[in-house]
Amino acid sequence: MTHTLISPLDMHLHLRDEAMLKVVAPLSAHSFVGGIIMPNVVPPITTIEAVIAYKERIMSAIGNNVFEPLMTLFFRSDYTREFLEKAALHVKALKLYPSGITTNSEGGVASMDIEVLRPVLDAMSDLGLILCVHGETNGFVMDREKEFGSIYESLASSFPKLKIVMEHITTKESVALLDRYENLYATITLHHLLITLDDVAGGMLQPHLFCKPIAKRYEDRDALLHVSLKAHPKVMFGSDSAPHPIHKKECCGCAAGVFTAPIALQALVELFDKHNALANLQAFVSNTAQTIYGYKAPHKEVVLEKTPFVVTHSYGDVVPMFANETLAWSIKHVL
Ligand SMILES: NC(=O)N[C@@H](CC(=O)O)C(=O)O
Ligand SMILES: [Zn+2]
Ligand SMILES: [Zn+2]
Repeated sequence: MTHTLISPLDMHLHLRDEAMLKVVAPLSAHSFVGGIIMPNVVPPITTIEAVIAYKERIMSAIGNNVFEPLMTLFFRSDYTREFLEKAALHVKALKLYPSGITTNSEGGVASMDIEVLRPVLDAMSDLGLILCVHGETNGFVMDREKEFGSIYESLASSFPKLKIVMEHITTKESVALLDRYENLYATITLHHLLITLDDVAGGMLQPHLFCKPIAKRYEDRDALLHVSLKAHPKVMFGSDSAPHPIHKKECCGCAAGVFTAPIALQALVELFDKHNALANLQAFVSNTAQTIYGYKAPHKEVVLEKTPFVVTHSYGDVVPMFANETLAWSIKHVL
């Protein structure tokens, strides 16, 4: 049995830089045709020169694969309209991080005060730039995303023409917001469709499943599954594949991030097949994102086959999700 996906896109992807970039970029570029590249490298991507240079480093890391990196800028509230007009030629979106809330977000916004953000958000809205948001407060870890809901609501109603992507949503409350505001969209990761907090910390602690936002409750996972499996027109696949070297994961003070790039499509096909929803996977991994972003992806065919895929223990010094386990589907070939 085979299943073909046309031009899969990863709408939330961390490719990092330097040696790590060289290891992980070819893995995404093999199975995906493009992706939204997160700007939280060190230092974060805040200038047009940095966007262009980072894109070039990505292009030289991907080898012969057909892959289009869709670049983003790290949101700052002091960008000028003139700067954003120029930036709009090079980036699709700006990524907003509340300061200090996740990996490499120290330079993020210190306050979510709408009036402070207004000049940049007005300009983005006029220019058709998309706002991608890591939506967590600094409250209790299980409530951070839910608490951020009211901020999503005021952003959505204050800037009705601005497309806002709630990145890597993990709660049923975030799912409910999708149908309440026309301009709210979401990415959903593979791991949040599969795991709950039980898998991270219910037994022996699993550092390779530790990420921000932390995996939540069963009812949250069910809500995410419901909209993904039915290809809700406002949800897109974004892996949030976030590689960290093994010594930063298997240690005291584990970094947040799950590395899924090399196993994502295989595991997604298995999941959608299990739920008799394979027909909707194409929309979830490509078509919906192209519509939301107003983007025409290059052509790539990824043929998956229902034969066992033994996941390797590590790629370079990064351990993937499902390391040493066997998935039901493998990638047969890419055209
Ligand atoms: N998701 C994570 O746990 N980590 C991401 C950052 C992010 O997407 O919040 C990373 O860059 O490592
Ligand atoms: Zn994030
Ligand atoms: Zn991320």
